[in-house]
Amino acid sequence: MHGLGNQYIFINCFDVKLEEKELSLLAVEVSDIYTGIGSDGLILMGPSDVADLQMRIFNKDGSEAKNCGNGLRCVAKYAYDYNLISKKVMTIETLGGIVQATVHPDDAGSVLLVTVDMGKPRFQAEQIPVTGVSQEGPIVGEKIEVDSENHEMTVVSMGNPHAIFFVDDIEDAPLMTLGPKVEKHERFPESVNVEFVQQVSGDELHFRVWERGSGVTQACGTGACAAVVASVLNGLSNKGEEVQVHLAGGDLYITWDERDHVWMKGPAETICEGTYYRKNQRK
Ligand SMILES: N[C@H](CCC[C@H](N)C(=O)O)C(=O)O
Repeated sequence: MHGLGNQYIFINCFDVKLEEKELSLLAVEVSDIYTGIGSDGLILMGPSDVADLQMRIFNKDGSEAKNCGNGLRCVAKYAYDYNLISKKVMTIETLGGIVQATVHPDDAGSVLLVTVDMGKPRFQAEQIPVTGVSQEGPIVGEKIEVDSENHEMTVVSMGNPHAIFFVDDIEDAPLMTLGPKVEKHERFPESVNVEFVQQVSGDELHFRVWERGSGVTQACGTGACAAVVASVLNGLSNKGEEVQVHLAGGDLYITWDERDHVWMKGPAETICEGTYYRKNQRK
């Protein structure tokens, strides 16, 4: 399944029991475009004691993340389409907290659009985590030195960490140079997702992402949420107003509301389904 081209392999763990110690390697295997299936990572759906279901997400490098916006929309669609959940509104447990997703079936009963209440952004340095921060509260305009050059970033967590850089022209964003260097920068003890934003107007922005653990992807749902929060913190967008975010793979509609909740609205699609043979099981 994918959300705006941010593609994951999904396993329904209501039916399948996987070995915990195998999960990271399995994510690397299935994500490999040459010897596996090819994806940005692996997502597991399973039972939860505190929500309607649980989502776990592993990047293509095998690292486990605490949240995934595009993944959440796909999980909600899968759960409704395959009758894991009979409701249109469902709660999903992630390592980054519990969110609420709403599927919007079309007249034919197909779910192509999903809205997710992603909860509140987090701003404290220890919640990101990020070190060496001089300011209290939301981290805005924070300088970070990379290869003896200073860059200004806004840092936001949506359960997973995001470093956002505003640029004049998204086409010139240093995605492949600054992206990997900030991802693994020593000030981010758990690494970080790196986003570049060109503000078009108060309710529109362009967005590109170098994802922690997966590199350049077509879209990043939590990143788009973090980018709109960063835009409001920098006085470029308004709280309570919907912002159209143009990602490489398409558009998401994000609102940071007056109750401090971030809402994400966007598509989710099933590409195919089938059986995966582990390398050591192949004939
Ligand atoms: N790379 C992210 C996880 C996937 C997030 C992204 N694909 C989304 O849609 O939010 C991290 O390590 O925090």
